[in-house]
Amino acid sequence: MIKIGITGGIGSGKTTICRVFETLGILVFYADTVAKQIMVEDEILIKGVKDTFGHESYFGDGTLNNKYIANIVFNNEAELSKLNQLVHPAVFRAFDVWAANLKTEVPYVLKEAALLFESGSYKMCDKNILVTAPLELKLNRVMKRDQVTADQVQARMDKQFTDEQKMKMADYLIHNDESNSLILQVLELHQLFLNIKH
Ligand SMILES: CC(C)(COP(=O)(O)OP(=O)(O)OC[C@H]1O[C@@H](n2cnc3c(N)ncnc32)[C@H](O)[C@@H]1O)[C@@H](O)C(=O)NCCC(=O)NCCS
Ligand SMILES: Nc1ncnc2c1ncn2[C@@H]1O[C@H](COP(=O)(O)OP(=O)(O)OP(=O)(O)O)[C@@H](O)[C@H]1O
Repeated sequence: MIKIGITGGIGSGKTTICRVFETLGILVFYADTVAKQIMVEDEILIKGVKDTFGHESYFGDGTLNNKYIANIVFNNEAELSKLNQLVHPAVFRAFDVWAANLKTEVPYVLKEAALLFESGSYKMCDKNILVTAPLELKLNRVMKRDQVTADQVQARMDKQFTDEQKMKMADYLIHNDESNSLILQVLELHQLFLNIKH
């Protein structure tokens, strides 16, 4: 089974694109979603987060106080690095377990991760896709989706590799600028992946 990584800067549309792959029957591991899940389920990680960022990291009912943590880490490089070091290894392990336990025979799977290149997890994939979109479009999408300011989105962008850096590491590109057809780009890659020799 071939493992394909898919990434892109905040608001590039990687999740939207993965949903298209899913309509073709392709299984997707959503690393960002799994990260959030692990952060409320893995007792060792929960303790690590509380010890590092304080008990306010969680609400009384055990849910994650995203805004509190985001406010700390996206304004301080060292704090972000601590969070990444706590969360990323646990996500890597979860992907391995997920891939090893797939019940059906599939030609390829996707691993969707915002920080595929930054975290080094692209090395665990056979090929990697980068989703790109113009800066203004990414900003506007996220401001609308998450009801946040341009500065808040920019703070996260600043913590990610630039598209220029990521392009050098990617095998394939999808341009999600709303003028190139997404469906056609996805279908083209899908055919290509089906034909990669196992
Ligand atoms: C900081 C947290 C609590 C903020 O939660 P929030 O609901 O506001 O954001 P969400 O998780 O939906 O992420 C939205 C986008 O922010 C960006 N982002 C998230 N984490 C990071 C990070 N560590 N570095 C840079 N950008 C990030 C990504 O583009 C991501 O797609 C959360 O993002 C988190 O726990 N991050 C650490 C885990 C992580 O690195 N996840 C991403 C890759 S596995
Ligand atoms: N081609 C498109 N046409 C219209 N809207 C789009 C398109 N692509 C993405 N969007 C919208 O832009 C927003 C961001 O897309 P999406 O959540 O897929 O991005 P992402 O790269 O996964 O972002 P993040 O890094 O924040 O998780 C969503 O609200 C989505 O519906």
